[in-house]
Amino acid sequence: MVDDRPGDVGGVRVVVAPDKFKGTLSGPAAAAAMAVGVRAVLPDAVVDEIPLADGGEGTVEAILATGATEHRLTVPGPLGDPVEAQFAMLGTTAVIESAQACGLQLISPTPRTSLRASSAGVGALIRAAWDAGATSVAIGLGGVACTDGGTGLVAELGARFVDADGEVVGPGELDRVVSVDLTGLDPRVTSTSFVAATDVTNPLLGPTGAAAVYGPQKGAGPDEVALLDQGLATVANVVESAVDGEPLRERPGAGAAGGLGWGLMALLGAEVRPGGDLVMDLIGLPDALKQADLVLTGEGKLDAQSRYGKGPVALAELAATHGLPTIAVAGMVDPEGREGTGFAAVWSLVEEVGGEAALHETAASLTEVTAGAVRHWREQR
Ligand SMILES: O=C(O)[C@H](O)CO
Repeated sequence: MVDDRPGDVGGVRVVVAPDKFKGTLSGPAAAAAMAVGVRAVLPDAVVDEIPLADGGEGTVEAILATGATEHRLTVPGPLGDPVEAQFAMLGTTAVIESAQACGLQLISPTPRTSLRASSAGVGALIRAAWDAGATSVAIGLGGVACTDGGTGLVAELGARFVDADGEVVGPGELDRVVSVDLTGLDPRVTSTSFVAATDVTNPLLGPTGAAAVYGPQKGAGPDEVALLDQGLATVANVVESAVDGEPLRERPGAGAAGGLGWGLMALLGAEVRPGGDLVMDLIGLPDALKQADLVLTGEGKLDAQSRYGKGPVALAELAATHGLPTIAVAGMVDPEGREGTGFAAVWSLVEEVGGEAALHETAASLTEVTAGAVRHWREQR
């Protein structure tokens, strides 16, 4: 929630923009807890609560916190069973989270599920977004159960991936694909601009690709990893020769969300952006920073992973371009989450109040540590 008062009331304007504290606080709840801490020390400050996300879980929630319209529907889950999913409409832009339709959290991963899981539900969300009037669709990638290169999604929109006998081929057997028929593709694809918000920079194939790096967390053993990688390579060869475009398999982010990054680029013409940057634009952070004096952010854990395109680090980089200091308050902080991340100061709940309170009284702890961080900042000014 952005405070409507002008920034000069009480002298200080603070942007409070945390990501979720996974497992304990949503982004909006974390922002509310931090804002209480800020007001305890700076009672006259104007405080803008703008929860962050990085394109993964919590992205739709962060967009909804800006006043976007929520849409809920049932879509095919990763293994075809129905799952409830939501998307947000911000004007004519729809924001979708792939993990809501085909997330790893929706199943118990096994070698079999690693082969069978499909991104079809993301296609169903795109269709619903069109029906709601979307002309641009932003898709948050990451945390999915499938490694199907987006074939399930595109098939849901009318494409057909077929084998030598003309039979339709699904996930787990993509190495049999010999051609792709795009004649049935929903015509709204061509009038829509797609953006894929990626959580990682991996290419599609090979030892640093979607199957090798993220297959094991989805239940794949070495045999499944090899089969999935082979399937993705086959589809990439077929599609890239059929659509006669530039090979996209090496592009950073092609391997995000089981190759959904590649599928969105190659088949739907999507632009790929780091998730943190895209979400910051959508929630209006660049404008909010123009009037701010201080930025506060946070998330459950700051570590080496926080560096790529992730909310708080991306925010600190953006704030620095406005000459603003960013203070991070995280549940836990690894040394890599401190060094070279661009924060003016980093505070850890576990270090300040202990592990028990950090885990079981996260909101109160976050308020207390935020107040301490702001007091320290005020004394240093
Ligand atoms: O979903 C996945 O495959 C990983 O989060 C990488 O994007």
